Amino acid sequence: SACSYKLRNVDLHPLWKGQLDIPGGTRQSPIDIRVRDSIFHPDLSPVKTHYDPNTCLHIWNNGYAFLVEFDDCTDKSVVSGGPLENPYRLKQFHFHWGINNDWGSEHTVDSKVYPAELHLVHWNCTKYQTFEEAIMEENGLAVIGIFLKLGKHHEKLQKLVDILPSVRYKDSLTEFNYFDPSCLLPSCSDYWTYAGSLTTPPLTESVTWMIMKKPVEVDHSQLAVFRSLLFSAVGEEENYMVEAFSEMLFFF
Ligand SMILES: CCCSc1c(F)c(F)c(S(=O)(=O)NC)c(F)c1F
Ligand SMILES: [Zn+2]
Repeated sequence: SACSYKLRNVDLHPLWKGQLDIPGGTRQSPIDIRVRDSIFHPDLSPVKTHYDPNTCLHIWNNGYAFLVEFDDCTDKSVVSGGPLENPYRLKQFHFHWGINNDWGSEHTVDSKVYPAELHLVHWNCTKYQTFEEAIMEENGLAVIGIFLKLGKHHEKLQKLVDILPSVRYKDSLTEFNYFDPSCLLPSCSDYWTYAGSLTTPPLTESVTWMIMKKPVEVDHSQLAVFRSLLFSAVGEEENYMVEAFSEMLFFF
């Protein structure tokens, strides 16, 4: 059965201090999920994803990480159920990883860090007209977070890993069609949910988080390919993307 746990009294992540302070940020992500503080809500239904593999468009190295982007002009790829009042359209997914396997995930579970975390980013197409608008608004985004842990080779992820070398450089983009990201979901549908924010600028408090309790397994070689990408563009001094989004701090 799908158990879903609503978090309360969660520790607030220290706000990013930089040029961009979020005035009075009260629901900043990421957080440490303290399992003993989570409350089981029997009325929360399972999170339901329906993704059409034909909506997958391309992969893009934006100089901070790589994003797999989807056609969000229709409701063909959506998440619904759980804490959500209506369906949210899939816009993109991306990963957060670290310089080595000892760290990388944004969220932690009882202070345990995972080597990477996958974010499936969806926007509230009932309340807002565009993704760009939804990012800035209450209940604008719904993000499914999935922890990656080291273990067996992930067959389905390999299709993505194999094409990453074609987006080695910043601002490179390559077609990536017919991919259904539900193949990256864990077998167990238990999840935690809380009201939070983007974990990268603009850090807006517009995200309903649904973090899957069970991690998925990937092997060393697959994570190593993530770190082989470059923050730098063609012709620039090679700067390995050993840690996703780490360069974005300096951008803001
Ligand atoms: C200006 C946003 C560009 S799209 C984006 C992103 F690139 C990202 F990294 C995160 S995140 O906070 O890191 N993970 C949920 C988001 F939520 C996003 F919407
Ligand atoms: Zn993310």
